[in-house]
Amino acid sequence: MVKIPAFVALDLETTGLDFEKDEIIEVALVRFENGEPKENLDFLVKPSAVELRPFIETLTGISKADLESASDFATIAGQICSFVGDLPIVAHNAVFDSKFLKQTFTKVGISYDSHVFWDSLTLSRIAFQDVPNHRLDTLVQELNIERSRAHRALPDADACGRLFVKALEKISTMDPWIYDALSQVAKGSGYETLFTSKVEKLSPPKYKLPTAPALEALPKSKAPRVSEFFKEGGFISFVVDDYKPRHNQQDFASVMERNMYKGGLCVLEAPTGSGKTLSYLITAANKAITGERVLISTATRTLQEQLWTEAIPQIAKIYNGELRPAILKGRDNYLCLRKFEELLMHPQTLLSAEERDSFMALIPWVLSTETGDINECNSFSQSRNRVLWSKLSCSASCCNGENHSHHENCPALIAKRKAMNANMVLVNHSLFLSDLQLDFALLPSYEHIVFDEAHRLPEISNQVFGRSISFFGFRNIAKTLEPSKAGGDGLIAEIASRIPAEKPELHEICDKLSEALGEAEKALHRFFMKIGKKLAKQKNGRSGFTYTNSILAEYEADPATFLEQYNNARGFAEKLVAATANMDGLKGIVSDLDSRMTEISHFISDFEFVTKAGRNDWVFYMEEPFNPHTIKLHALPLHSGNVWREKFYPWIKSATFTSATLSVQADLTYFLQKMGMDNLRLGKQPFVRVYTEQSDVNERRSVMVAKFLPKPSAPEFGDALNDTLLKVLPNVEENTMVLFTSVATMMKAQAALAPAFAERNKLLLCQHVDGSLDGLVAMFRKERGACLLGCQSLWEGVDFPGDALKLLVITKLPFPNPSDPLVAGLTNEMKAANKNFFKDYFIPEAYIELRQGMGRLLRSDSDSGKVLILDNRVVLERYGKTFARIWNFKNRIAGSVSDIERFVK
Ligand SMILES: Nc1ncnc2c1ncn2[C@@H]1O[C@H](COP(=O)(O)OP(=O)(O)OP(=O)(O)O)[C@@H](O)[C@H]1O
Repeated sequence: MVKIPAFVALDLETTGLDFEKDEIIEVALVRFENGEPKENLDFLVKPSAVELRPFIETLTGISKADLESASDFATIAGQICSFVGDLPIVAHNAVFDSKFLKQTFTKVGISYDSHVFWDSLTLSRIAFQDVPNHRLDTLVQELNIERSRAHRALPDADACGRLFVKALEKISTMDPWIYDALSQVAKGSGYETLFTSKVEKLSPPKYKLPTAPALEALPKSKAPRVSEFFKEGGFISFVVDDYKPRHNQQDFASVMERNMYKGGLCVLEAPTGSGKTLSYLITAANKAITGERVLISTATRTLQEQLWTEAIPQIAKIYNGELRPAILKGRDNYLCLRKFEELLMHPQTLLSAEERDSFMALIPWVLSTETGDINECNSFSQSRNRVLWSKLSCSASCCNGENHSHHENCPALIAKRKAMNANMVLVNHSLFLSDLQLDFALLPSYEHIVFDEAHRLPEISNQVFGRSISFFGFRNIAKTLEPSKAGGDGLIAEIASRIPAEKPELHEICDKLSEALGEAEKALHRFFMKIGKKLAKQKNGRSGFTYTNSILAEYEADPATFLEQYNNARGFAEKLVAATANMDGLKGIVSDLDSRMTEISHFISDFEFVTKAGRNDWVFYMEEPFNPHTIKLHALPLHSGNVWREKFYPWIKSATFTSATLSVQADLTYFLQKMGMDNLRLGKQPFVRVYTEQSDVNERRSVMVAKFLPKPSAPEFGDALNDTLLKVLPNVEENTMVLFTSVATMMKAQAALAPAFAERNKLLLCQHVDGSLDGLVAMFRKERGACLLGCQSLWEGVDFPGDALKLLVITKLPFPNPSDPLVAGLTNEMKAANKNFFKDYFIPEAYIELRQGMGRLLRSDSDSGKVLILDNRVVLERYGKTFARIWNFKNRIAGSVSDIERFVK
């Protein structure tokens, strides 16, 4: 058993999250020796102004009166110092506690900056790779750690210490290579004294990854017609329990089968739970085994995973091995083994201190993964570690070389070869669209494609075809080459350190490259600052600001200097790559430099396009999220359907588009327009069909519309909404989800509701506040009587079957936001063409989105639930009828809060 060093576990309660403004109100310390808690110290701390938000008061149980009588930090600082002594401090998410503590010590004139902090979060990510998330609350439950009361400092500090011990014990039982690798990465960091392997030279990891399969011909077989599958006692009944033929499901499959045989486009709307996944998978599989490759594309990677692990294995059993499915994600989802080893061997130059913490969590995963797909690693968040992951992921230029040492077990190559040997390949819309944009360079060739959740295609097309630039877009690439002005680390420094001293001319090129990149970065910074400063004066709090090509000149923002400096840098990089590519010990790392320069050249191409703003059919806009440094310039096509029309429809043999929400009142025209499928020439027009619900959903879903609230456009709506939510929601005993159309409104509701939920000890979860979306969804599904507040992504794509969701609250009709530049661009275009943008654009969009939102409630024939709509325009405005048709006008009206209270009981 590992020897656990002595340490002090710490937890702080504070008045808020901002270490510069907020203050510590409780400090708890527990000294651990030999893995056991030995002694503790717990102080309430009187802040300079005793103002406690009710939420903090309820969460922590600390009252204003408690604090009034407490000592201030200056009085207790000495006791803290002597209790801790030289022992390392352990905290969960230690960055937070260490910043607060160091700042507070500084205020009382004590320097605490060099004290060593260890993070139980970092250790838990290394040790426990299978837990749903790494929040202290979750870990306490998952690992059966005793804790008397959550969100008080002393029990939390104690739990954090016990977690830390458990994590260390677990690490000591893992493959010894992991400990050696952790020691290697920890050298020179605070963890150096924790991971103390004596191994001089770390051996390369022993991967479980297979070698890439050789290419094989696809089987050519013949399948019976789909009617044989879907009939009473047909093949499906062998794999689906309680299979019962459904007329619409059979029709869906037959229509699709005909379309695949004949060739062409086909758009089929079928309700949620009607069995369309089964229909299209069987029809697609029947075609696939004849030797014509079929792609299945889903809206998100999560849905892709769901099909891959559930529906596809289920139907594959019918085909006796002839159906060869494969899953493929974008190349940047896969780990590059060579880059991983490079960073592992040189963490001090190639990784920042924070990156090293996150990198450690990857070490056990790298040994166990059989796919190298980062999405399977629960201990690593790609979105929180964008720059680090860009240093580790496969990219077009890094993995091509056959002489690359890991060529045969490169995860991206394995995934691609498997896809090439498969007759059914599961992709996602983003990957499909990137392939389309790159003229089919990414995916294996295919004859047929099925798009599930096809209603998401217009929006995802815009994201993929759109182009964006920001200072940090450049900086994040450049800093992997040249991280700091002081120099000494980064790829260029690493290359320089491996070039022999007798080649001074190459050292000089390295210096010049660093310098030119630095100059380019400065010029780009000046460019964005010029825009940012002007923009701050003009935009008056608007979230997006459209511009034309003359505006940059007006702002005196000149793109030319940046481009000149970039060209200098590119020249030096090319010289360096040419001179060093074949030198011993440099090959891999020089190809990384090359691939970074390729990424920069993509940035330059976007930069030129976006700053020129030269297309009338695109909208160009600026976004300044926080301050001038973070300004972004975007370009979005107004009609991404044109790309589909030009690049895709003419050559595809068959494409099926399906979803539960494509139509507006059973009419698919709006979807066809957006996808560029209207006005296709005769013979090329899509076959369309809308299937209706077979059972009456209105029998299982009751709807109430509140008439008494102010209209959403009225200034008093926000307060009235929160007031109603506060009166109703804390008393609801079943799971409730509240959908908002703006993050700001949702946050206000969260602040209003939190104390009442905390008081009743009920779970309130809020998107953007309480962790990752996946974590929120998982927690909400498990709990009963909980309330989930969400916007954007929670309107669609999440499943809450049965009791997981019983009451759905729609706060506002989900109309497009008129200040969104794309919406404004389309609106202006329609106005100029004398079209009714409200009727032809706003209403269809809101109608589809509302159906999506309501679709969260009933996920199967046996589901039932209630929908509460707090937007009275549904009953007061003429257009409200369009929306009320969704529930066939079968709604009750609430004239007061008490009507709602009776409804939700
Ligand atoms: N005819 C059937 N008889 C019995 N069960 C079925 C039938 N068709 C599908 N199912 C089952 O019903 C569930 C939902 O089916 P499926 O996922 O195909 O529906 P869907 O329309 O794609 O739903 P969603 O819109 O939620 O994706 C699955 O568990 C499936 O196995």
